Amino acid sequence: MKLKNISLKNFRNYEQLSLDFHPNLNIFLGQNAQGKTNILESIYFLALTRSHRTSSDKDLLSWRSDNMEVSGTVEKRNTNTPLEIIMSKQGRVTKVNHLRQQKVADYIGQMNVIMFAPEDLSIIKGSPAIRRRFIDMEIGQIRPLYLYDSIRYNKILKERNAYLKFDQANIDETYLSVLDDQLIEYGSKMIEHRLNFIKELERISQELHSKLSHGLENLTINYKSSLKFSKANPDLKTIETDFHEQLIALRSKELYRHQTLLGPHRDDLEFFINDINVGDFGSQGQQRTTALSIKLAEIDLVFEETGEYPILLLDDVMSELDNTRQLDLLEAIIGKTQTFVTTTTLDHLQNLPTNMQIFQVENGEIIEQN
Ligand SMILES: Nc1ncnc2c1ncn2[C@@H]1O[C@H](COP(=O)(O)OP(=O)(O)OP(=O)(O)O)[C@@H](O)[C@H]1O
Repeated sequence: MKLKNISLKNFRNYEQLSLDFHPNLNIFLGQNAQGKTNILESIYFLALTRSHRTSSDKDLLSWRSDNMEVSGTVEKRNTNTPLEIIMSKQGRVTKVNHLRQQKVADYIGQMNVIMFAPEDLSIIKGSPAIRRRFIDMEIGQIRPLYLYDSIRYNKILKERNAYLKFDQANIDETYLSVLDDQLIEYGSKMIEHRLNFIKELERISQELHSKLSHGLENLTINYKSSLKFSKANPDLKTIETDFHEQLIALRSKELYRHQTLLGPHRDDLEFFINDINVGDFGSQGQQRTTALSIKLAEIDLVFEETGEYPILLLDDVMSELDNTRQLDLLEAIIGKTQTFVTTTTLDHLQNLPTNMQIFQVENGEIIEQN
């Protein structure tokens, strides 16, 4: 999978920009705060309709404008697909092949990207919400069904939480049980997808982590659910039954707390190295290697699920990877897939292939290409 070109209008500090990309390696070179990351962010946004570093779309709009456009052409199996996202005061429009998509789930999945950024460490060390966002973004881009289920789940969750805010005396048990059924239906499907995804992610990242740690460390990943499963590897039916039983048991507590206390919106991930929790007790190095193993594993996972390698976005990570086996591993991957790199210096990139395009970035413009 390759991104052939991109056009930006009023995206962050780019008023207007059109670039054609190299099929293998593209490097954005420049001083700090010139707009290198903004270009990677626009590619991520074009793929997933969200930023990797902000949950507010408004941050992406140029300060000087109230409408913005990102468009590009992705090439997959010799077919070119134009993608477009237009944001204005009226809202957001997404287009595939110039046709407007009614649902975001119909848009996402056309282009797969994996971003490596300094913020990756927060998947290990940050809050559960960051890990949930990580799982949602990653499963969403390879399994459209997951997106449909999670959008429906979030809608029901919002409705149910609003209903639980009512005075207890005004709660209609029949209506609440209708909301329960929908919450359980979509929530269970989400959990089933997540368990399945985590199992696959663990399988691949375990092998990579072992290589990165010279065989010394065994990485395991646990899906820490707010539900207690009655079976070790629960199927959808078991998840639904467990969800239902435990939701009923929590009824009075939920009415008292006025919120939904069970479901995928309360779940989390845990990472262990040789049975020690990496987030709580791992060294800096172990946390970094774990984050890297997971990200690298995603590349293979996307390939296994879609038959295409994702586009790699490496934001300011080359210097961190320097002089280690990690760089070797990354170099092996860079040969397989189209890669975009930001950097302030070319020093760390001497071993990379010469077959590439360098874009010199200065103050929201590309001042040189070679
Ligand atoms: N919404 C926005 N509108 C206009 N300019 C913005 C907006 N958001 C950020 N900027 C500008 O973009 C620049 C930062 O760009 P970016 O994050 O891409 O930096 P960078 O080149 O990757 O730098 P570093 O090497 O420090 O990571 C800053 O000058 C900032 O003021």
